[in-house]
Amino acid sequence: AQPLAPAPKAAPLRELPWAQLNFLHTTDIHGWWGGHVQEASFSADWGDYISFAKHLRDRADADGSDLLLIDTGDRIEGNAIYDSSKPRGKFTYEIAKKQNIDLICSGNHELYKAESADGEFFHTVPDFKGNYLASNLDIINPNNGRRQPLAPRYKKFKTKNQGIRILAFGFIFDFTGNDNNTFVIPVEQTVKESWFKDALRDKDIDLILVYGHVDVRSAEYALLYKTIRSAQWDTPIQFFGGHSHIRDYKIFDSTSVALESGRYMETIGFMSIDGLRTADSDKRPAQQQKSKVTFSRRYIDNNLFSMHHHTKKNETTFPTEHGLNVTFAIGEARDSLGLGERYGCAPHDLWVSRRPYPHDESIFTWLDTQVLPQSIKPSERNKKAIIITNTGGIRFDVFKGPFTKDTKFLVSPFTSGLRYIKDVPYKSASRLIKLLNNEGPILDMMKDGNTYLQPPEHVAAQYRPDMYIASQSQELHSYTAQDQTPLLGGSEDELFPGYTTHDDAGKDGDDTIHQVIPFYQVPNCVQANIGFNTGDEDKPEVVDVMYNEFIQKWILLGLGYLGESYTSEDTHSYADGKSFTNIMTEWVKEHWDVASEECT
Ligand SMILES: Nc1ccn([C@@H]2O[C@H](COP(=O)(O)O)[C@@H](O)[C@H]2O)c(=O)n1
Repeated sequence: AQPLAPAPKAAPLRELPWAQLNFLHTTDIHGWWGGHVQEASFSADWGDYISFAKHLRDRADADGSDLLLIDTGDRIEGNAIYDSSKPRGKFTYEIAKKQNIDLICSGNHELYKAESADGEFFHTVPDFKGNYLASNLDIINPNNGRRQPLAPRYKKFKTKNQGIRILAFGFIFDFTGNDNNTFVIPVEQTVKESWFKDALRDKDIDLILVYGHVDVRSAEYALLYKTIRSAQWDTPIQFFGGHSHIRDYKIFDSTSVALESGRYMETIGFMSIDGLRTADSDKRPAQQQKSKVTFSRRYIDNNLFSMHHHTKKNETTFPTEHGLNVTFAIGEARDSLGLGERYGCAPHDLWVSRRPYPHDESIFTWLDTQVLPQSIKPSERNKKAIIITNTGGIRFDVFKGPFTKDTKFLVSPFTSGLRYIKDVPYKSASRLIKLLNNEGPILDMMKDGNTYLQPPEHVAAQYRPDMYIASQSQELHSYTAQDQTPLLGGSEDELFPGYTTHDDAGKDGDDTIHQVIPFYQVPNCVQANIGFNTGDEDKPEVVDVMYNEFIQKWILLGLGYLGESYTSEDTHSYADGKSFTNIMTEWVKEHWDVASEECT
């Protein structure tokens, strides 16, 4: 763990259901290689994960089982290690490749910008040669300008100890927000391609493995399941998903399941399968496929308490030399970026989802009542404006105490600035937010294009209403991330807050037994008014409509629906393109005294 990270707390744990074939799964790491330096539950780093995987590989080698490591993309954007380095990604590729990942693929964040897609081409694909698959993703080769698959479409291989014959595919969901140097081939088209159909004709397969940056409950995985099942009626199919930032497990049928393992290095997903046939089954009758294939899952809280327990190691015997070197390299990268630099001191916690919106402790209420109105100056001629920003641009909570360079990028990693359209009739501008937030044509188009404006876990929750219901019945707890105090062996009240996942297999998936964390709905977008109040008698005739540039398409479409026809030609950059991230940080410097009591 990183030197500043809090020590993990002891808590009641469920065991790993170790079996014939075992998997460790990470997804949506978003640059959190250093783990969470403010949260004890997730305080292990990539170096610890390397040691953890090594011990479990040794266990597999010792008992003749197998272990495979999988990562399903979105390794970049979301943490200062990636976003504040110059060039962005300077440390990321070096850190990632230190882990021995058996199967890896791209997420959508690798594709938003041409240079990060090129980063996959020049770094991640060669670093994980033979293990990176791109079943539905092409890139323009930067060396010759020609379109080609980013990596092989699929592979067939045999596991080291059991000789299980696996056919693997690596997908990305039907993403449409990529830059023009990559091409995401819709899954519906991919399943009709001859290479895919040919691959599925192979009958000497013990397991089909579909991993991808794809929500496990998506239409894309439903279609893949249906297509594969109709070609291979009884071969077990294991899916690994990503993108929606939640822990989830879906059961398709008695021999096909899907695991999704959260976000931000909070979760190491563990999956195991027993009873698989192997290449040697015929030669070794004792190894023949058992009558029943069984699947088990566990979501491991990413901290050393869990890791020591699951490997039966301790503080002295757990860290490997390789793991320690990586921990050290991450620390050096963090130091070289000056991530401890303090910009201010947060007077209290501000939450993305743990408080309703609006609420004094909602990060969005902070934005629309303080940061935006106190920072933004509309164009000189017209001193009135509305500003709209999407909630998905805010990626993490602010904890009471120091607001550092680290915090800045955890909360707002993206480079988008603000843009504006001058003199929009107020009667239309004032109706825009409803169109962006409520049922209607814009929301339908977002769904069709697989592009959303909310934080990903909220998009996921729309299809899993129990995520809200389960937690909203809980009363609000007044705790902070730093003062989680576990009391072992007792009732729910004595546990400390954390993940309490409810998936298709029940409520026993999490390795650590926790108290429920509240999870409240947030809208797609929030709005601040500049120079007037919504309740004012005299409404302005016209206002500047200002917005985060990431949502420009939706602002123009929305205004179009409201009878105001504008194109990108009518839009202007605010403050020479200053990023929202910097606007927020300047506010913090000005309003949250760095020397205040909370930080001493
Ligand atoms: N420049 C960006 C990129 C993304 N977003 C928001 O993130 C959401 C997607 O996040 P994933 O980690 O699931 O890919 C997207 O829906 C946007 O809300 C953004 O605001 N700016």
